Amino acid sequence: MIEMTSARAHTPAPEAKTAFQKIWDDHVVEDLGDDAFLIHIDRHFLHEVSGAVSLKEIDLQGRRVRNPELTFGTVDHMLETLPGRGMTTRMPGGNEFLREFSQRIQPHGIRFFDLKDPRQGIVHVIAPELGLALPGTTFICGDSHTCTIGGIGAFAWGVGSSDSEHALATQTIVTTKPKTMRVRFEGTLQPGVSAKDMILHLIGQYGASGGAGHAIEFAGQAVRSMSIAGRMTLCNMAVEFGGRSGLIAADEVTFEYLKGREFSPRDKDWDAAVAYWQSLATDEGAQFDREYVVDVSRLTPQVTWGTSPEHVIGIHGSVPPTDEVRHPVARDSRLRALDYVKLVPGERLEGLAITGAFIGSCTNSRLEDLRAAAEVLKGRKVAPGITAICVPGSTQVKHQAEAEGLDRIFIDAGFEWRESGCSLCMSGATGGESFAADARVIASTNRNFENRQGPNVRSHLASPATVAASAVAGYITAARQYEDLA
Ligand SMILES: CC(C)[C@H](C(=O)O)[C@@H](O)C(=O)O
Ligand code: SF4
Repeated sequence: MIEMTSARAHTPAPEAKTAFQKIWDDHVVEDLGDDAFLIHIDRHFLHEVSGAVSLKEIDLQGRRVRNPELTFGTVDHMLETLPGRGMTTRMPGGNEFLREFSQRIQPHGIRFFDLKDPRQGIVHVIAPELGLALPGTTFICGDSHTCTIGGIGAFAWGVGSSDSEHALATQTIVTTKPKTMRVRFEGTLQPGVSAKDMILHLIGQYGASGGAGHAIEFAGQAVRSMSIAGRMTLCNMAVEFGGRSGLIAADEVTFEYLKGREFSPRDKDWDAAVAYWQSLATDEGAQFDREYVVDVSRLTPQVTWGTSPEHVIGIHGSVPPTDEVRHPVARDSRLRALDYVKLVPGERLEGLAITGAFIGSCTNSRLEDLRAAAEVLKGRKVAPGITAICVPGSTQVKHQAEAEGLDRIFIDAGFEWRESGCSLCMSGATGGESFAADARVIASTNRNFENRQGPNVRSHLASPATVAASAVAGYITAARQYEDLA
């Protein structure tokens, strides 16, 4: 007895690990030294912009794709979203690009969700929807918003084309180990306030590089009680916070979401998978390099005023003064942003006239997002002169929304109801669809950069509910269910 006790006393306590650390440990093929690691990639997605570039390189080098069964492709960025579309784009020279991507992907035996496939959609929307993004996996795509997939409990991040080529050829990439951060969102959200408001607020508080290079875990009561759609929205903007990835440890909500999806494990495999996924939660006492706690119980709907997601305020607030910004470079960038958006410090966002409204993008185009917007739009009309457009994130989302009659609500309110894709989220480099020059737009997207949604277009980021409410009002305003409580 005594010996046993002493033996136990000498056994070191098992190391408390973060969810990220556990996934990382399970995927390191080799520690290459100098903070470089060879990591196995479980899922690799390609889209017609970055995927076309990587595939072309692989073909030119005469290599084959090592694991086509772990590689998937879709068309989302350039593809037109107007009803009745073909495999075409408005982007000059883009049709050739689309054709080439389709031609290159097929001979490699990569599963391709193309225009005619009912599973087509924005890569970050379809991967979880199809059960291809799973907890505990490493997931990459040549797209910065791949971090979205962390909402399902994967370690997911956007890579450059040389990493993507390396992964096509070897199913591994060489990468550094990110530092870790945990953001705990505590408290209960007010009605009309959502995941989008939480992440915009966080970025506003700590800046667009507040999470620079970190693997960020989102946790806390407000995250636990959130749907997978909300979790995806949170993780989607981890990159706008500077993070390498966002991650929410899988729980019952995740399992419920994944069960029965087309590519989810089944039967005995399902039980084994759930047991493994449960073991991946962050252990009590695990250490993070940085940790923030945000109380969301009094959070109001957030809207951006400038040209970075960090330029954000509560909807009842006013554009902040520039003299409080001490660093001259930061002050200059604020001044430039103000000049671009044609606003002055002290000006209130609420009541600011808009000319366009967009609901879509990998941030907020899932069924729950469309439902939240439809709830506001039901029985109402978009204000005269507003170009209002809704682009579901995937063909499946579109069909589900139509089965619920949401399309009628959007159309009756005066919204255009389109086919799925990235569409007006990013007009310049992608599909070429854009708002009219100089438009002032409220959008459920993730980037309010200069010219992102069209030439000289000023974009204000907000939640789908806020976008819908503003489209009806003709000026920036919060959704009514929130106003009723104010
Ligand atoms: C075109 C693509 C590579 C790009 C990205 O990396 O994110 C786009 O999706 C974006 O949102 O800016
Ligand atoms: S919807 Fe927008 S942010 Fe998302 S992948 Fe497409 S272009 Fe990028």
